[in-house]
Amino acid sequence: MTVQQPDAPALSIAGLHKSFDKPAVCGLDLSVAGGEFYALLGPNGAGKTTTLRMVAGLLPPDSGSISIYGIDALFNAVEAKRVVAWVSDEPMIYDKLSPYEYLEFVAGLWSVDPRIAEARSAELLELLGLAPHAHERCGGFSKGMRQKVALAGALVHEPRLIILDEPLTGLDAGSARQVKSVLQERVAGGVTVIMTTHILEVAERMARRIGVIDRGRLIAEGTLEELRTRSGRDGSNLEEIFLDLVAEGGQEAGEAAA
Ligand SMILES: Nc1ncnc2c1ncn2[C@@H]1O[C@H](COP(=O)(O)OP(=O)(O)OP(=O)(O)O)[C@@H](O)[C@H]1O
Repeated sequence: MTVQQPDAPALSIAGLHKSFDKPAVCGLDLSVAGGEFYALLGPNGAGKTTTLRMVAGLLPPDSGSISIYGIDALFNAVEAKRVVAWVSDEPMIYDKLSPYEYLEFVAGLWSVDPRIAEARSAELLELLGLAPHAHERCGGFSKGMRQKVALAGALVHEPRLIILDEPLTGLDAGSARQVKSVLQERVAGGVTVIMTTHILEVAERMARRIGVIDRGRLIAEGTLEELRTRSGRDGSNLEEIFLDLVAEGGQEAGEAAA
């Protein structure tokens, strides 16, 4: 059994490759420190979801390494999964269960003490505005409510690294605020959050560091200020910087291919 290394990065990826019919992730290196709020941006098809699915242990890489708090996630997948939560943009929950029953079920899978699980579930359902629906079947829920149930389920075993794929898409303003504040609260408590988003204002406001992926490679990374400096666009917003970076990457790829 590998012992978690307290000083190790929350996530360390080196030389990660994954191809389907064509390359999706091409030699990606990425490091995220413990307690960081990290936003992973990139145009459609850039390789964000593929990368995060490999980190969550749902997809085997072709090559490369993934380490989570010092645990080799490819060789100790079960141990790595204990500290990670994965929240997909297409939540899978059980329609026949209520949110309360679903959280009880997930907590049981992680062997969380039932009394602790009950207290955590009650807190999460309250924070996410689901308390009034705690005993209704999820089958009748809207997409936004289902997303929040999935998030609550992902957090019930108190993971140290939370990975979310487009967590705010489709949420109304109130639900988006609830999700953001649950995530910010976790980060304030030392948990690491990595999320993809196409909502650049969210990345701009919430993330301590931002990584931009294009064509399966990390093309830029840093705080908003660092990205501004790198792009030579003082005072620009993230949208302008992002579009510049991606256009620049596209031009370089075109030149390399010529
Ligand atoms: N299961 C799969 N089979 C075949 N190709 C895939 C599969 N999953 C992803 N791809 C391809 O890999 C590339 C990267 O896809 P990925 O979903 O990782 O991008 P993304 O950055 O998350 O995009 P988006 O912002 O649109 O969600 C795309 O060309 C996509 O078509």
